[in-house]
Amino acid sequence: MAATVYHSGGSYPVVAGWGIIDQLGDRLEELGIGSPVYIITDENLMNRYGRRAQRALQKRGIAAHCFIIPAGEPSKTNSLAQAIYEWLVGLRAERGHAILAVGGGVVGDLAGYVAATFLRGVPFVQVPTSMAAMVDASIGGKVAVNLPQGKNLVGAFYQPKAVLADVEALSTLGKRELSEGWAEAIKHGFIMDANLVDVFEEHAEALMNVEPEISTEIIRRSMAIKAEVVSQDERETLDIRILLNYGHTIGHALESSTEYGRFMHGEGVSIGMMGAARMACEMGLHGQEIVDRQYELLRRFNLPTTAQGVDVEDIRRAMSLDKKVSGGANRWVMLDRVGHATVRRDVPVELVDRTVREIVG
Ligand SMILES: NC(=O)c1ccc[n+]([C@@H]2O[C@H](COP(=O)([O-])OP(=O)(O)OC[C@H]3O[C@@H](n4cnc5c(N)ncnc54)[C@H](O)[C@@H]3O)[C@@H](O)[C@H]2O)c1
Ligand SMILES: O=C(O)C(=O)C[C@@H](O)[C@H](O)[C@H](O)COP(=O)(O)O
Ligand SMILES: [Zn+2]
Repeated sequence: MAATVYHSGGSYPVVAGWGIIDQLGDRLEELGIGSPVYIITDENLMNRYGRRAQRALQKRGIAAHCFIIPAGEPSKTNSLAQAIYEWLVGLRAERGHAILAVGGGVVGDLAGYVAATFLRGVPFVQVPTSMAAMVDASIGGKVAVNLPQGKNLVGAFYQPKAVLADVEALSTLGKRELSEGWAEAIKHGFIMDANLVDVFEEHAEALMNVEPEISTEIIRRSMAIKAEVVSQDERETLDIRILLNYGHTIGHALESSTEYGRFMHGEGVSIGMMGAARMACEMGLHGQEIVDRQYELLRRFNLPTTAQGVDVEDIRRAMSLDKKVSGGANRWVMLDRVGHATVRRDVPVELVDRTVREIVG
């Protein structure tokens, strides 16, 4: 087991290992989850992992129905949630039946949102298949859909019964998807664990090739960081969980201002981390060497650090709708050293404007 999340309603295991999808029948039995279950997956993953999950469950007498969504961020909508509700009603789904999210963060956020709201809440289990979902999205119970105006603007805190990550699934993940997933784990290093940044620098190539031993170790470390933060501040009320939003103010704004079609989530976060680091440096929170170090590492993982051509007004508008806005002002997560972050409410608007202009070229 990589970690345990403790929350207001209990606790759950976060597991990362090889071949877990084929063991799902046993794992659900251990969790006391019976037949039937409802698998939500996407079109890229149904044949690879959805069916394997279904077979593993059937071996233990658990019937599994599957709903397949189109792959990608544009699927995180209320209208797709509605389609899933109607499918569940058609199957006479009950409060005791579980939903299984088999996929990346999009599947996890959407399926979790449906689980949180259908019949006012049914059990759900996260079976993350992408790097972003394993190291971050599947853990912590932030479930949501997007609005055209902004990312994750409608959602809930709703914890899964377990996170069961099959690291073997990463062997089929594309290079771009891998990089943007590692961006979230690199973020965990910069905000909370300086040694993790060292490890990323030392083993960048091995991690980009998903070499099993080192990758599994880093995934588990990243999972443990996320689980610890969520356990301390489940609902982001204590200035602790908010630190996980490093890079997300600009990142989310870039995603929504480009209709969720140009940047993958981790790419937006990468650009946003660079924006936040440059502003922190100008404000004297840290030196230029941290900006440069973060830049070098993100580039080694083929991550973008600028967003040429995006409309500044669109970004500004999207940032004004960020969930961290309080009393009309944004709260920014910034580093004060490698491995440590802080929340700032005093970032000058002119500095934000100038930085955004530099980012879009
Ligand atoms: N709830 C949270 O705490 C949290 C944290 C981080 C990210 N997120 C959300 O997660 C989403 C990003 O997640 P993502 O990057 O996984 O996106 P995604 O779910 O769109 O997956 C990216 C692509 O990879 C494919 N894929 C996934 N696993 C695969 C595999 N094993 N083999 C081959 N292809 C595979 C998917 O089909 C998709 O095309 C965003 O919506 C983001 O906001 C949420
Ligand atoms: O779990 C969290 O808390 C995070 O902020 C993790 C982020 O990586 C993730 O993208 C999350 O979905 C963003 O949350 P939001 O509250 O900004 O929508
Ligand atoms: Zn994120």
